[in-house]
Amino acid sequence: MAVIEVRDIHKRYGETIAVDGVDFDVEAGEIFGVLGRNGAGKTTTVEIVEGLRTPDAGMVRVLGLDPVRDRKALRTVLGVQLQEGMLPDKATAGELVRLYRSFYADGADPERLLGQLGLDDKRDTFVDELSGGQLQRLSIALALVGRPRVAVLDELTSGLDPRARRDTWQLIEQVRAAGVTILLVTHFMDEAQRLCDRIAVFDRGRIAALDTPEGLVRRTHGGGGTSLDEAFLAVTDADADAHADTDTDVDADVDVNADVTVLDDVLRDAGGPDGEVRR
Ligand SMILES: Nc1ncnc2c1ncn2[C@@H]1O[C@H](COP(=O)(O)OP(=O)(O)OP(=O)(O)O)[C@@H](O)[C@H]1O
Repeated sequence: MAVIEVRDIHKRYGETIAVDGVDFDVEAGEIFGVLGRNGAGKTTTVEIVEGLRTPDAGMVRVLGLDPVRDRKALRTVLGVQLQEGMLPDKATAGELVRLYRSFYADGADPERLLGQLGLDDKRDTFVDELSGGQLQRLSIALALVGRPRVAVLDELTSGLDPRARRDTWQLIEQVRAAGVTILLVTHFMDEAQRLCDRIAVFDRGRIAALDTPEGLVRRTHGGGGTSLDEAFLAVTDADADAHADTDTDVDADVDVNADVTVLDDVLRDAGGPDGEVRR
């Protein structure tokens, strides 16, 4: 059974269609990347998975739990990286990690986790005195301190310096090695390439392509693609062309057949066979 099942979810805000029929499965122990341009529907989708937003239609299960109906049970198995501004200013980093740890029966050692995230010397520092990167690392610590079975990490390494990014990637690899399933929203291609087993590229509320990083690169430029950056641009540009009211010239660099078939690929690849998962 997939750890995360997402079936044909839809969400609109007034006239804005944020999510327009999204389907995917995340398998146990997988790092599943969610990529896409600004406003593509990534955050809405992952917040529906977390139970923070309710879909207008469709179905989500996390370890068989309904994120809205089974919210309490889900909290004990799901770790969520909170966004900036969601933490109390006048609590210290150490207090918060220990507090979150106390919510779980079998959590991680708070001191060790603070050390792994390079926050040992910040344990007595108030939230409003932490730098942006330190706050980011604290939010990762809070997502992981309950030793969750599933973690949703949104903008994992935004604002981190290069050393902290690499340390964080290593930590995430250790977390995955411990069997945790991870849904990772990112704008960074190097991060997606390094960490993700499969990637869903979102565009206009839909999944425009779903494949391994290698598979996405391979399908670019008729098989001659060399980077995930290129693949991302080709997939999202192709989808934009498919939505355009008037005919537009396809970028000469992009394989035309790949463009024409991209939506078919999406339908075929969504929830694709386990064999696609890179190990
Ligand atoms: N609470 C809201 N009320 C109204 N519109 C919203 C709300 N949240 C998101 N939207 C709209 O829904 C669409 C999808 O937004 P969403 O935040 O899911 O995108 P995203 O892919 O996470 O973008 P980004 O990369 O910029 O974070 C956007 O057009 C956005 O303006």
